[in-house]
Amino acid sequence: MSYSYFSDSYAEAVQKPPPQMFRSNYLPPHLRGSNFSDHSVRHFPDDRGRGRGGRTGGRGWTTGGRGLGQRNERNARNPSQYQTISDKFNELKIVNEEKNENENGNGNGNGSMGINFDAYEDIPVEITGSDVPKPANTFAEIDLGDVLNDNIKNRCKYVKPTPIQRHAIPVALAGRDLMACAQTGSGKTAAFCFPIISGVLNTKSPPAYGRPEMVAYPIALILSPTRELCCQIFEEAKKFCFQTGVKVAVAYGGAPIYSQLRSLERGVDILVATPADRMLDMGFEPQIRKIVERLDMPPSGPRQTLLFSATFPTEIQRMASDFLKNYIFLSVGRVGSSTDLILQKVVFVEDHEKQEYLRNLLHDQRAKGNLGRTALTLVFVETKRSADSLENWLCRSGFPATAIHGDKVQFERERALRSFKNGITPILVATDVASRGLDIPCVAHVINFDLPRDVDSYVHRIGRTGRAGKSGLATAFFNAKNSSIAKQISDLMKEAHQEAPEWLNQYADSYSSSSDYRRGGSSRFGGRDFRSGNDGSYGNAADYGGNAADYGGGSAADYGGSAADYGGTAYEGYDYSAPPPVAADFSGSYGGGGGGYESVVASGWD
Ligand SMILES: Nc1ncnc2c1ncn2[C@@H]1O[C@H](COP(=O)(O)OP(=O)(O)OP(=O)(O)O)[C@@H](O)[C@H]1O
Repeated sequence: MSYSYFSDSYAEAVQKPPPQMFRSNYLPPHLRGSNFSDHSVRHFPDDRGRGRGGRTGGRGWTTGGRGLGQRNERNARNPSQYQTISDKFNELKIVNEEKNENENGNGNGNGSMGINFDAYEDIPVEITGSDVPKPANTFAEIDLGDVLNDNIKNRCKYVKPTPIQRHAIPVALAGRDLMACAQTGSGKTAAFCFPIISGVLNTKSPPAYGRPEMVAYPIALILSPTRELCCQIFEEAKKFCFQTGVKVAVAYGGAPIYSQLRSLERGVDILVATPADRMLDMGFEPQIRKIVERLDMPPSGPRQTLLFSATFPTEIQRMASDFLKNYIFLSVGRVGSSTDLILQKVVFVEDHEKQEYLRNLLHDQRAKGNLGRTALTLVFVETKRSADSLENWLCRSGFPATAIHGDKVQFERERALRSFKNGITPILVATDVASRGLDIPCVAHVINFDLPRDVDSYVHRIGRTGRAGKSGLATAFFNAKNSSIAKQISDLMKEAHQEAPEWLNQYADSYSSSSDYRRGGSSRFGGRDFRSGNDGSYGNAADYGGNAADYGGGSAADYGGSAADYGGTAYEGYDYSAPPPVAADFSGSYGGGGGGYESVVASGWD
């Protein structure tokens, strides 16, 4: 299945980018040939409040957040606002649903048939580092081996590599370390899996004589931030490895340990693991360091290390560079940008009105919707407690919903995800545990019921829709408490050639002159390779601490209180504080009698 917007209505929703746009000359392919060039702007009903409380009207706005809140509260009550959003949802149309599902090797609708991968073609690519290998335009050009090539073509139905694959695969095959950043849903999993599998095939030799049994010797370790993403990468890797002889195993917490141990005993070339899966309370650096620098891992140099993410804040680049040697930095699009395929809407909703607003929105979406139960809606909230209560409330209001968060046992988490994917409960209420990497084909609408405290999480969350060349819709419920990310959201929207509401810009301006902002210091969002000295940072520093929503906080929150300067929120789902039992089993003997295998640490962690 794939979605696409009717291009006219989409074009109507966009506006000529202002001169300060990052990609002034870039026009996404799906907007070309539309009336975009006329600079025509349709004013949606939700624009009605503009001017009245904004700078032109003055009233309310100059009095600060409270005045704005009162003005926009009126807008939020205006039903036309959610109707506009559900109209947008309704404009999504299903393309080749059956064809895709049948033709795709694994039946999950992810094949390239019907996918508009041209949407990624003209995105600017930046590569820094020495002796960069040439990109490849086709899979045939890349020496991945016959069986893997056959799987790519016939099982995955990938016709041509996406830009991140074109550039990253040759770099990884050349044995270079890599830090790669590309937009959500643009094919990073295959970009690191293909060279890993090819590398394993090229180095694999029969087990050394006398090697003690019951000890796992993975050649490559793929680390991912959450259990669900770990399982997804595992399934993808198995599909890619079909009939190659390469053995893939998975290790993560919360699932029966004996079956995981048995599978390790049967031999493992590539281990996909989530070392632990709880909220990152204390920062992740010490735990990652332990895994990568101790635990018998070969040092950087002999070890090849690949890092992939849709966002790479400067602090993370700086920290991660310790694990890399003479690495190449690759970015497809600006680091941390969101894809143009996602239509972003921001509506002003006070906390106490959010439920009602959501109900109206879902109701309208259902009344008008022509997508049937296969169109899924993902609702992000801030805390585990609010995920449970919103799930209950939605069910009681007649909307089949389920919830996923870190306090559920693994079995419940997987059941919730399954029931969402199958469309049995087409609404999933989630904390950030579901914000990264999950590739669920029919997610048509992501709703940020509670906005995250940092823009990286926002980018990952909305990236659960608009994947693999398909269009999607993302709606954010914004109020004064979210002022610290107003500018970044507005910038992301402009960068994606979309119209940010004027009142959002006013919140951004107001925040940038506030004491919270001044306390915040410098920007943390890396716009490019931090080694260049000028990281091209955009947006503004935020004092995230002062922006917490009224959801319990403390232990009830998925976000730890001591989120450190990185915010922690961007790494929801991580907790490397305890090494996993399974990983400990193999890691103790890693490299002992490994037959000189080059090891590869790839990472889907963001
Ligand atoms: N070359 C290709 N041709 C067609 N489809 C592809 C290709 N590469 C990947 N895909 C599909 O694109 C979808 C998104 O890929 P993937 O999950 O790897 O994205 P991602 O960049 O890792 O996203 P995120 O940042 O959210 O983790 C998947 O359904 C995958 O099967």
